[in-house]
Amino acid sequence: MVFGQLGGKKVVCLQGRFHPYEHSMDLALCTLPVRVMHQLGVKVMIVSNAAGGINTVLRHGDLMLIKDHIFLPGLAGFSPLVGCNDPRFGARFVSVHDAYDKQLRQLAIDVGRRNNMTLYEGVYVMSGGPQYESPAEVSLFKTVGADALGMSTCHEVTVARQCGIKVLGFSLITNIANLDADQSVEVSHEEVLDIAKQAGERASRFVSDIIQELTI
Ligand SMILES: O=P(O)(O)O[C@H]1O[C@H](CO)[C@@H](O)[C@H]1O
Ligand code: HPA
Repeated sequence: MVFGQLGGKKVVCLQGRFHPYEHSMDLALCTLPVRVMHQLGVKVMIVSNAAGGINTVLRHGDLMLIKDHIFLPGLAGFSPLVGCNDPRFGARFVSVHDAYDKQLRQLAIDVGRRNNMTLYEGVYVMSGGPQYESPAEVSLFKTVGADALGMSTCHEVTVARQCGIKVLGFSLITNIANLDADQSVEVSHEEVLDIAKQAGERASRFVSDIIQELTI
């Protein structure tokens, strides 16, 4: 965790995240930093990820605001909220009808527009990973309404919402997910890192501008 000030606000940044595939799908462990941030008094969490584009309008390097998510491991019982519930972090049963705050999304859209940025809005689906998805799996996700896919974020957002932290999320499209096994191309982590690196500065500026205008 890095503590500091940005745009006149106190911020804490995570220099990385714990992925469920790195920790035997122990989602409670992977979301510990979010609970720590709650205990520190954090009210807004801005989360980002690298993701494969499913919606055909998305291109390498695009930014997609997350409007909603499909938490696939969570639906299968791999939720950070299973087990004993500690009431310091919120209720046993949690509504995620407003996982990604509408007001914060509007603020991001306004900031993007002022900076002439093309900003898409869509649904993020989290798969368990670490294998990238087969074309048939990507087609399944497309059918159920996903626009981009990755292996993170949903468990963190679920815990944040349980704690009452408002969330803004965006995906950086680092690759185009394969939809057709006959025309598929290899997805590589090097490509993901490379595109993420190229977009780093633009994405950081965008986040700083949003933070500057936060009124929460
Ligand atoms: O979601 P983040 O952590 O940005 O990373 C994405 O990129 C990695 C795969 O290349 C996976 O960890 C996937 O989730
Ligand atoms: N699938 C899953 N996770 C990812 C991808 C992808 O295509 N790209 C970046 N993270």
